[in-house]
Amino acid sequence: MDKQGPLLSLNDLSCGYQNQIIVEDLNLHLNTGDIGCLLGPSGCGKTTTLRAIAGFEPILKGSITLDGNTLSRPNFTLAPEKRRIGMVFQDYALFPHLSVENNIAFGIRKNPQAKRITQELLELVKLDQLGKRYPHELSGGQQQRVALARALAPEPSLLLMDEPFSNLDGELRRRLSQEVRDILKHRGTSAILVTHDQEEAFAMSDNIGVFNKGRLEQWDSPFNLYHEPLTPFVASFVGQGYFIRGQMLTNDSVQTELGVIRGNRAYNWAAGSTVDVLLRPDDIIDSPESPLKARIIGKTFLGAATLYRLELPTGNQLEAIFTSHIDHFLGEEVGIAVAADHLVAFATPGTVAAHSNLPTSDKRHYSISADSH
Ligand SMILES: Nc1ncnc2c1ncn2[C@@H]1O[C@H](COP(=O)(O)OP(=O)(O)OP(=O)(O)O)[C@@H](O)[C@H]1O
Repeated sequence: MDKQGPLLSLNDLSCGYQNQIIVEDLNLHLNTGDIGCLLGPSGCGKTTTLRAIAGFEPILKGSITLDGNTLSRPNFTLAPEKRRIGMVFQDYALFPHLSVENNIAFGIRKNPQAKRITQELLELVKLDQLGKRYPHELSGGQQQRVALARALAPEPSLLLMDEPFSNLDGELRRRLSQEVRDILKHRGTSAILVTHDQEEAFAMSDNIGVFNKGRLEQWDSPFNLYHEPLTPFVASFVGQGYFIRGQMLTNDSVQTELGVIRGNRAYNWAAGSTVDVLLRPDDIIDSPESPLKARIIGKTFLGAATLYRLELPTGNQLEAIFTSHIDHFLGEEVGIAVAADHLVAFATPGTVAAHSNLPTSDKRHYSISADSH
C-alpha cells in the first residue's frame, strides 16, 4: 500500500451502463482527508461516476483504487459492502421501521462498542435527544443528519454523498453543508460529493471536478476553477462572466476595447492573434475618473453588492459587481476600469501559436496536479 499516494484514484476510467459508455477517460485523484466534488450540468455523468466508485456498476475500462487496493477494473467489481465506502443519498434512505439509534447502529451491529459509538455520533450530529424517534418523526434536515451518522459509524475510508442537501431549502441547506464539512474535516474523513449547486460545491470542497458530457474538463481548487479555468466550458459554467475579443500584444498582455489587459499567466500565441478574454463581474471596478465608459443597462440589487449589466460603446456587454453603496441608475454612463490580475484567454478559430519555447502555464498555481483531459 502506497501511503504517499492519493487515497482514491480513478485511472483512465470509462463507466456507464450495459456496455454503453457514459463517462470516458476519467483521471482523478483524491488525497486523504480531502473533500472532492463532482460538478456539472444534468446528465453529464456525475452520479454514474459515483455509482462506479461505490461498486454499484461494473466499469468498462481503466481502474478504481482506494488506499492502493483495486476496487474495480474491467471484469472485476469488489462488492459495495467490502469497499469501506459509506453512502449518503439525496432521499436519506433511512430504514423506516428502525429508530434513529438503530439506524445509526445498523452497520456496526456486531461491534461491542456499538452503543458508545452510536451515542457519540448522535451528539456529533446534534440529535442526542432524538435517538428513540423514528425517521417519519424527523424533519428533512434531521433525517439527513441521521443518514450522515449512519454512514460514518463503520468509519469508512471514503464517504460518497449524492446530492445530499438538494431536498432541503436555502438557509438550512447552507447551514447543514457547512456543518457537514466541519464534521468531516474534524474526523479527517475523505469524501466525494455530487452536486449541481455551485455555491455548495465551493463552500464544501477542497477540489472540484467539472464534467461536461461525460468528460472531466478540470479537477482543481474552487479558487483556480473560478480564476484560472482551463477551458471555455469551465469558464462559463463556473461563476459568471463575459468574453471580450482582443489581440495578443505580448505573451501576457492583450489589447482589448477596455485597453491593455495584463495578467499573471503567459500564453504562447503569436502577437496579433485574436483571443477571447474572460472577464468576471469582480474584475470590473467603478472608476468615476476613468476615460473608459459604459452604460448601465441592467441592475440587480444583491444586498451587500449590486450586479450591473454594462454596455460598452461597441455594443458588447459585461457584468460588474459594485458595493451597494455605489448606486447607479439605469441608463447612466459610468467610468469603469479593469482590475483583473488573472488573464484568462482562449483561442478563437485561427489563433496562431508562437513557435517559441515559452511554457504556456508556468505561472499558474495549482493546489494539486491535475490530469484533466
Ligand atoms: N440505469 C441507467 N441505465 C442507462 N442509462 C442511464 C442509467 N442511469 C443514468 N443513465 C444515463 O447516463 C447519463 C448520465 O446520467 P447521470 O445520472 O450520471 O448524470 P448526472 O450528471 O448525475 O445528472 P443529474 O445532475 O441530473 O443527476 C444520462 O444520459 C442518463 O440518461
